[in-house]
Amino acid sequence: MADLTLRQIRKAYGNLNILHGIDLDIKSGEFIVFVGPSGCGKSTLLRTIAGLEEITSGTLQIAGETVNDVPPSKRGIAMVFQSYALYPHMTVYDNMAFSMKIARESKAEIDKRVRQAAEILQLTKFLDRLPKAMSGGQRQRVAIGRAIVRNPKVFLFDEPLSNLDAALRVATRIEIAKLKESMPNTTMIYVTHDQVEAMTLADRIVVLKEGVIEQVGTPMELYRHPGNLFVAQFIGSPAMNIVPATIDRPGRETVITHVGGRKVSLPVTTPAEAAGATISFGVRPEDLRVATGADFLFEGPVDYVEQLGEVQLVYVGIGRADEPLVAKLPGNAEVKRGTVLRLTADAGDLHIFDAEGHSFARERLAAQAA
Ligand SMILES: Nc1ncnc2c1ncn2[C@@H]1O[C@H](COP(=O)(O)OP(=O)(O)OP(=O)(O)O)[C@@H](O)[C@H]1O
Repeated sequence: MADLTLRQIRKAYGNLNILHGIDLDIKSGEFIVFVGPSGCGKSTLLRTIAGLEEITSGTLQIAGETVNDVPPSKRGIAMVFQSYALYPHMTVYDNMAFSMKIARESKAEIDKRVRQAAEILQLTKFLDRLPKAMSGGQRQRVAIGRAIVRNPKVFLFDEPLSNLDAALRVATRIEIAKLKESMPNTTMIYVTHDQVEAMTLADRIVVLKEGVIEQVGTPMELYRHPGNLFVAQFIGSPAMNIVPATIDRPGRETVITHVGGRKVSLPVTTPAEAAGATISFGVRPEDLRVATGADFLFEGPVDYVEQLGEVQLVYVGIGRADEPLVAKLPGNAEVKRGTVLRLTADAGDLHIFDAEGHSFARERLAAQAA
């Protein structure tokens, strides 16, 4: 069992500040995913937790003990990297047993733990094989098995699936999800670029940008209630549509006019002083649908259609907006380029953000988190 507590963690390389005071509480047994654009500091934060990078300032506690100066091997942590780095001349069994042999565990104990890990990862029938005779996904499972046998308190993954092709990624992702279920007391922290991995694996996602945490929450909290414009556009694919708008009437039911010229009433509370403010109005492509009645949010000509089979991405030009709006519509909907389309969405699926990019619903979000 291992809670992790990060307090004001800063990391700098010389004058270059990478992490700017990270505060985070991770509960024992949680599966936490770090996401964010390339270079935002995800791997640096993970490596700092592992002890592979020194902390410039701040404190890191694992299971109540401050570990800033504890070497990696003494932190009760195992890490799985993108490159599996198996010993090519050793069998799967020996690769998995290696760290325990070094630690002078008994043969019986080694055998028990290797076989248990192999069972969890469905590697039992490969134990006598050399890595070269295995697929990338199988090799990555061996790398995970090598970490499991060490019985870590905390399991760290740095983009473990990024070297695998699409099909293997899916299969190995499912293996990792099962692994999480079979090790409910092990805290897991996982870095990825992949939205699907983040959404499907995480108990909570930590969104980072330029070394700062933008928001922490369950996948659905971040998807349904992004706290700011950055999170709104980072979580979800294609990204949330954002169009400029003005607040006509603030209050418990806010009325806005967006650049497409339509007035919209939303169940979001805005303060009186927000009257006349320029804001960003957001709606997800998948929340848009073709309007059947006179009530609609957007109207414009279809610019382009990307047919993906099950769904189609329909790009609609709306008034003075710079970018076309994207709507994810069912693949079998009749949509032709050039025709004028009217789109609508449920009021509960609409988002507004102030000039600084903060969600107007953030007070409610903060209250929920408290
Ligand atoms: N040893 C180092 N010396 C100097 N700068 C470094 C060092 N390691 C990382 N950086 C810088 O720190 C920043 C964060 O890097 P990091 O690898 O943590 O980002 P990331 O979010 O994991 O990115 P990616 O998704 O591309 O892997 C980058 O700007 C990187 O260039």
